[in-house]
This record gives sequence, C-alpha cells and structure tokens, in this order.
Amino acid sequence: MSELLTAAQMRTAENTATDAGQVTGLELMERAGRGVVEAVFEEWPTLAASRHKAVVLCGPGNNGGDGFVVARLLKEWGWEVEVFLYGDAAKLSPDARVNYERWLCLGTITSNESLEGGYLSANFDLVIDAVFGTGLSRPLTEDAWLFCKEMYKAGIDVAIDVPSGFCSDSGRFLGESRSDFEGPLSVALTVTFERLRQGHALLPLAGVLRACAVKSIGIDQYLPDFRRETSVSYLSGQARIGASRKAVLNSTAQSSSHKYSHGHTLVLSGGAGRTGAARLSGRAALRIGAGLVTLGVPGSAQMEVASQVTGIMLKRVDSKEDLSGILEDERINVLCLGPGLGIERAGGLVPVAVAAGRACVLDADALSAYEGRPEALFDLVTETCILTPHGGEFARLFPDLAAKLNAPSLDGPAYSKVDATREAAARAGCVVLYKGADTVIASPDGRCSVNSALGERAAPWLATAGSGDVLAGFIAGLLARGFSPMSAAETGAWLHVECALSFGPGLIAEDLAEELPKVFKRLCS
Ligand SMILES: NC(=O)C1=CN([C@@H]2O[C@H](COP(=O)(O)OP(=O)(O)OC[C@H]3O[C@@H](n4cnc5c(N)ncnc54)[C@H](OP(=O)(O)O)[C@@H]3O)[C@@H](O)[C@H]2O)[C@@H](O)CC1
Ligand SMILES: [K+]
Repeated sequence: MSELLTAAQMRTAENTATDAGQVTGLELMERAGRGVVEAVFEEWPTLAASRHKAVVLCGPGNNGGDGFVVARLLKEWGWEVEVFLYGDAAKLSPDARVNYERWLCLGTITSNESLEGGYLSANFDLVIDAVFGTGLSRPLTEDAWLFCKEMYKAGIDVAIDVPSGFCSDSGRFLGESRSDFEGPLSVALTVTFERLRQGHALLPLAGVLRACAVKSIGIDQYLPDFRRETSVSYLSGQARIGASRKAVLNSTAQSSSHKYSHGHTLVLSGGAGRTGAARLSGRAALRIGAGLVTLGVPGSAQMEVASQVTGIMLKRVDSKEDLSGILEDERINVLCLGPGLGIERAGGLVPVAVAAGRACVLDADALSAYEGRPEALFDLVTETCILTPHGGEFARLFPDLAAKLNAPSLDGPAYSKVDATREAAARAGCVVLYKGADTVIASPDGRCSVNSALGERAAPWLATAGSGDVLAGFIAGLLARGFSPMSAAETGAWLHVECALSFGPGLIAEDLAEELPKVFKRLCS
C-alpha cells in the first residue's frame, strides 16, 4: 500500500523542507528535472544510447521551470532540443526564471503564439509537457488550450507531474469538456515526485496515463503523517501484496478451528428467476473464507436454488418474521443484502437485518430501495455496515454529492470522487465503497483508499454482469472472518481486481471466485 498526495500536501512538504534550510526551491527543481530525464531513460533505454530530438513546452510556473531543466539536461546529453513558452517571460516564478536564463545560454525559446499546427507531431521524437502542473487553479484560457491541444494532438510522450489541464487532486479536466478535440487523450509517461498525486488514481485522468514514474526529490521526511485521517491510500500492484498476504495467511492459518469460528454469512436472495446474483455473492463469501454460508430464499425460489448450490445451505425467508427467527442464531455474524433482492423485498428486510446488529453489506437493491428517502437508511445503519454503490446507486443515495461531482469544475482543486465518498461515509455513518475502475473506499473517520483497476492493473473485462455481486460476497466473507469493515472493503476490492487480472480476458462473474485459490496460492508462496 502506498499513499496518494494532494497538491497542497506536496506544497506543504516542499515549504517545510525549504523553511528548514534543508534544500532550496532551485535545488528541488533541479532534482525534479533530473528525475524526469532519469525516468525517460529507464522507460525507453534506447533513447539514452543515441541522439534524438525533443521539444519541451513550458508554462509560466514551476512546472515550466522543471521543463527548462529537462531541456538543458537533454541538450547536455547531446540531443537537439526546442523550447516553447506559454506566458510572459517577465512574470516567471523566481526559480523558473533562473532555469530560463540557464537554458538561454544553450538555446532559444519560442512563444506559444508561434507554434504552428502539426509542427510537434512532424518534428520530434519526444514531446514533453511542462505547461501546467499542480498549480493549475482554473480552466485553461482559450490561448492556453490552443497550445496544449497541439501537444495532445501530437501525443504527449512525457508529462511532468500531471498532463496540463488536468487537476492533480481530482483527476478531472478543469472546465467544460473540450468539444474541439476529438482524438483520444493519452500520455505515454507521467513523471511525478515522492508519491503519486490523488488525481493520478482517479478517472478520467487515470484512464489517460499509460505509465507513471515516481522520482524522489529528497523530501520524503517532510511528507504528511500518513497514519492520519487526511491521507489517502493507494491499493495497487505489489505494494498491497504485503498487507493482503498477511491478512489472508492469518485468516486461513487456523486450520484446526471449527467452521463456526470462521463465521457464518447469510445472503438474502430474491424470488424465482432472480436468484443468480445472491448465489454469486454466497459462493464468493464461501470461497474467500466464510466458514458457512446460508442463502435466505423465498419459498417460491427454493427449488430453483436447491438445484444450483451444494456447499451452501438454504433457509426459507418469506417475511420479516422469518428473517428475525433465523437471526436468533447468533453464529450468523454477517448479512449480505441487495444482489437480485428486489426493491420491495429489500425495503422490508433491510431494517430487520441492520437492526440485528451484525456486520452488514448493503448493495444493489438494498440501496436503491432508499431512493428518495436516503435519510431513512442513514438512520438505520451503524458503523458495522458497508454500503457498496455503483455510480447510479450513489446518485440515488447522495444526489447532491453526485451532482457536485458531475458539474463542470470551474476552479481547482476540483471536487473529487475521494471528496464525495468521504462526505458520503460521514453522512451515512459507515464505510462507503464507491465502485468503478477507480473504486474509492472511505470510512466515517476520514480514512480513505483508492483501489485501481487501471494502468498497470487495467482489467476492463471486470466490467461484466454479476461482478459487483461477487465483490459484495467477497466483502461479506472477509467480514465473517473478522475483518473490520474498512479492511474487508479494501481487501475485498483489491482481491476482486487480482482475480480478474489472474483470469484475464473472457472472464465472466462466475470465474472470479473460482480464481481465488490461485491468487491466494501466489500471495502465500
Ligand atoms: N511542490 C514541489 O515540491 C515541487 C514542485 N515542482 C514543480 O512545480 C509545479 C507546481 O508549480 P506552480 O505551483 O508554480 O504551478 P504550475 O503548475 O507551474 O502553474 C502555475 C502557473 O500557471 C498559471 N495558471 C494557472 N492556471 C492557469 C490557467 N488556467 N491558464 C493560464 N495560466 C494558469 C499560474 O498563474 P496565476 O494563477 O499565478 O495567475 C502560474 O503562473 C509542480 O507541478 C512541479 O512540476 C518541482 O519544481 C519541484 C518541487
Ligand atoms: K505538465
């Protein structure tokens, strides 16, 4: 697990380091530029071996300053380098100004207004974007956009810190969407410093980045205290394996324990013809480690379900009273409601389930049943519950937050999915997992994680019918094994993507839980 930074957190770290007299802003800029060149040669080793042609597009702030350093270093390496500047050279920031002057000893600078259409794509091996970074505070002006559009049209090879125009906290493009640009936005390599920014993990920016490199500029010790509730964890790649391996080992190691000590999950199913979703959840809960799983099924669907399941038990649940009766068995420690449940049935059963005081995953219909009256749900749920909405369900429960998130962002930092999920968790009083390729998980105390199925963990085949039902089951199974709600949501979401990556294209929801043993084996080897 690593952490994601906001622009403000990074600025504070930089200021603390310079105020402490440890380093100057100019030295940081030099380290940033060196880091970019290092990352370029690591990404494309053949580029270090011979001369090439690069163009660096610089802006008026320190991002542009980094760009001047990169231009100088590449020129010293023997490359042909051209530099364009957006903005007034007289108004450059002091550190950028120094590097502007240093560059002028080696080459010339052309104004953005003189950049001709198609020039970048026709003439350079490497297009480097140093126009705007974390200081973008408002939508691009028309002339700034015309300049940046040329880069996007040519294809940005290297973006310093963040591709220009995107907000590094929210991952959103500031302003109205640009209808005059039709090409796919894509950035081959983004180089950032110390840690990824929050926006690198969030859509739409996360979908634009093909590779990210994180380079140290020597201020790690000044970064914020990541144990605090203000930090955001990134559940991605190898970094997460350590924690997950431990969790999985802990949960599977007690082989001498009785099945009841591994927890008992009750998944409530919908009626005849609608039982598949709950069966997927139940199977997923069992696979991930719940000792026992029972499906609570209406009488009309009992035959259908009985003919489909083996390791899962069945109980008849037609009414609230039936559910109350079953919950007298205190060994049932987790409930999972929503997948295929039906809105009406959910409306009746959710209050009984939640009132029982057990850990509870509320998904799909269990959330949609509260459209138009979300406060009724928030009054019910406690901190042992987890809500797992997708975008549509999130908008039903939190219409104001969804509207804020979908409105054009007119100043930076823009309202982000992290902000929305944190507000949702605080309002509901329980963990909220807001699904997507950039799943955000937040708890009411402010802790927050982003689980990525993008970039190096891209698994577009995970967007398949029933995939969310499996995720609800994974989380319910981990809760049954004693995981806390936040940890169950994080680990379930992470394993969900791992299973999809392990299986690969062609995946259907049924495959996800069946892939778990392979994933566990790899984690534990
Ligand atoms: N923090 C660190 O540790 C380190 C940071 N480093 C680097 O610094 C970068 C951050 O630098 P930064 O703060 O100077 O901001 P940056 O992105 O260059 O833009 C600011 C300029 O753009 C302007 N401007 C803004 N919006 C605009 C718009 N819509 N249209 C037009 N103009 C607009 C704005 O103008 P103003 O708002 O002041 O009028 C200002 O002139 C960071 O990304 C990294 O690369 C490294 O050097 C090493 C250590
Ligand atoms: K940039």
